[in-house]
Amino acid sequence: MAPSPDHPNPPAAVQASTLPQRAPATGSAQPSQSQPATVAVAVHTPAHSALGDLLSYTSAQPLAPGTLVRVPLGQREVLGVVWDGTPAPLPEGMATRSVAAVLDGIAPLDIHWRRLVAFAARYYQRSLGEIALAALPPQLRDLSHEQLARRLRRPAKPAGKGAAARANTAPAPADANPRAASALHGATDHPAAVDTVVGAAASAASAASAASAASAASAAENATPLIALSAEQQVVLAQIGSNPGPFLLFGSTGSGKTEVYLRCVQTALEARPGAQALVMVPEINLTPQLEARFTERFGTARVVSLHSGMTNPQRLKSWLAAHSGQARIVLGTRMAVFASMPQLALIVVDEEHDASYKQQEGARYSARDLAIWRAREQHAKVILGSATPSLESWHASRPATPDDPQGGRYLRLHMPSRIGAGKLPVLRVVNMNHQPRRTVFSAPLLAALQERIERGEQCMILLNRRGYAPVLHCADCDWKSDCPHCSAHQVFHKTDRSLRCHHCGFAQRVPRACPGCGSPDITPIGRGTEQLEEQLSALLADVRRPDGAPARVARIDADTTRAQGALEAQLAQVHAGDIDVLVGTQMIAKGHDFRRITLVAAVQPDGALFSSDFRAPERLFALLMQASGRAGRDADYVAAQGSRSEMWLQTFHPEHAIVAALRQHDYPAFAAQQLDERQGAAMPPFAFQALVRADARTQEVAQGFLRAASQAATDAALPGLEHVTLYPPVPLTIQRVANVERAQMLLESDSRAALQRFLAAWQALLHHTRAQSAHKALVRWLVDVDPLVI
Ligand SMILES: Nc1ncnc2c1ncn2[C@@H]1O[C@H](COP(=O)(O)OP(=O)(O)OP(=O)(O)O)[C@@H](O)[C@H]1O
Ligand SMILES: [Zn+2]
Repeated sequence: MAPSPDHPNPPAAVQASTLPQRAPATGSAQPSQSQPATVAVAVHTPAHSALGDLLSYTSAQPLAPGTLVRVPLGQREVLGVVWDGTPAPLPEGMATRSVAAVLDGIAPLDIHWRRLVAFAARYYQRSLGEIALAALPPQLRDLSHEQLARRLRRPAKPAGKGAAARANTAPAPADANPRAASALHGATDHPAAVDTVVGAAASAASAASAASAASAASAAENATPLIALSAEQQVVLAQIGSNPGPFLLFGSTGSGKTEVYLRCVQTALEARPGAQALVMVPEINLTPQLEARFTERFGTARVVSLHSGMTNPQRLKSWLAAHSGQARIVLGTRMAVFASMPQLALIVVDEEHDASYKQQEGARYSARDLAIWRAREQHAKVILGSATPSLESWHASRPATPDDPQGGRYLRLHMPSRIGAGKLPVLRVVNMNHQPRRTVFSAPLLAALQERIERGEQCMILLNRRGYAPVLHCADCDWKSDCPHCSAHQVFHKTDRSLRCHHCGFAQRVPRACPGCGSPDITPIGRGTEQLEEQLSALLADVRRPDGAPARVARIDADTTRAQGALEAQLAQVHAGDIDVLVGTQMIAKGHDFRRITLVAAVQPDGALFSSDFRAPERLFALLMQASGRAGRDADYVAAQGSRSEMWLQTFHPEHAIVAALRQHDYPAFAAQQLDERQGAAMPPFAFQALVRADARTQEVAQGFLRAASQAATDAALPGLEHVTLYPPVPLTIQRVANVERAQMLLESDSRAALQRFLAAWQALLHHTRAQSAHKALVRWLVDVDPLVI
């Protein structure tokens, strides 16, 4: 079995060649003080430089692996991480330069972090330096060491955003330390370690043990009375307690998975002094509520966030708190999988099926898969949770049988019931073939909405397309609002009268007349959330809430939430009951614990039913299940209302298998059927895939590069090739974006090991091919291992 993110080999076998079995203890195996030591430093060299990314530097003092340093690279000075092992000798005539500064206010990154980075680099076919440097907070990289020292000295400003602001109310040790400036200094200035800053950071262990002494006490005295667990929660917690995992927590929407995570975190923190837990969530918009639950339970001082919505100073602060051990819990998005957490004891991946765990640019890693790997390597427990697991995780958690010893890699845990004996929403299907043409809201759906509003209940309308209409069209000459730079339409946004391309961002004012023929008869075709909001407001204009006020319709999508804090404010309005009908994209469909929504409607889900992507049904099913899961979450409320929660589906294909599975709330049946199909077609998880993407000004150039690289692989009879199928290059579905033509080539194998062997050997040939003059015009190429979108 090949090392894979979700199926690690035993630790000994997974180490990168650059890593020794054990990090040498500082000083011991190093050259004596009198001679400058040579150290290997991981740096991010310009795209795949020929030098490799472990470079030699000299240092006046021996430096432990994991030490952060600043080193000269070309004309610049950059951040680097001292790495294990010896670097390749420099080309003849190049002198070894010396380390410019040692950031010895920050404890070295430990062997676990370095192994994770090395593994991710190898598995996802990226350079070590790129992954290592990308995994660190931007300010560590971008600030000079003087700037950084100043930054560490200055107390961070209170954050603007609610959630982040809460996390920041606990001062990090750095804030209180008057000697912060000494954290960073030129390596030659102060050869010996000094007291530092970043917290007690130099001695993560001491900080951690201090914290843990306080923690056992504070966990007990924490004022929040714990809620009584449901029977299913108790069973699941007992299973997690007595098994090593990894676990797949398959729990219905509203079954109380968050409470299970909270208890597991608590158990993990109490089990070992200084222990830390990493809790990952898909998107920033899910974190405010979850973060509130964690800080309420564990106190703001011990919980930090890590996600791209934070400012760089906030990120640095959270990162340092996790690295030093002061923060015991890190709540974050996919980037958090690389957080330095020396005492990591538990990883939770909430909504593990969510596509946002896969990075879609640069190093295309899966944070979920790396979490499994990391947990195994660092002897931490790992829990993946979802009401609609990915088919990969579902398959990995099938029970082991004598015929199928590969089964049971994950332990599947069930929580089928909603908290408080709440019922999952009843499915109501409107057959749109029987509705008048161009119906947006069918009469029965409108009547249901009205009834709910009049009872004071809330409703949610899901349409996964923002803007007013996906295209403008001229009835006279057939002109369409095509993006001049992409093979896509520009979307009509009525609010600001603009045409905007959702791929390249190109925006224009809406023309008064057709640019093709001058006809004034240009009309929007199809609809987006803006239009739904407008139409629904008009249709419900006369409907009154119980308090006599007119019904209020609001919209949440990427357009309404651009401003800092906008999303929190809008969600707060929904939670407060100020909104009666919420219209939105997938942003509103997942994770939120709405208490008074009793009806959810997907008005136009058909588009995804017949997509060419083999994962489209899985994604649609998950989206609709998750959306329906926002309804009827408070069983007592629904009962008191004498109501019952409903999920409405307006579809032209009421007979579709997805509709039947939704009606039964039967994820296992849906998954079984999908897995059957996948097995028959030898698709993941029964096969392993990688993509090579090439971008150029023309398809010819892009595809030419892929063909040449493929030919080179065949000619060289690369290892693993006999188990790998290389498909011919094809244009991407959206072929041109921002005037760049995109092509890709699919690789498939029934053996992950063979595919990995092949990809590793192929790297050099891809670089070589790229360097040939025939492919000068290529803009870029990249490899995507375990791609999510094909
Ligand atoms: N044992 C319990 N007793 C009472 N209420 C509970 C209990 N456990 C959880 N809850 C409450 O039930 C609601 C639903 O729980 P939670 O948000 O964790 O659901 P979930 O399983 O994560 O659902 P989803 O998959 O939809 O996000 C929350 O309001 C939570 O506070
Ligand atoms: Zn465009």
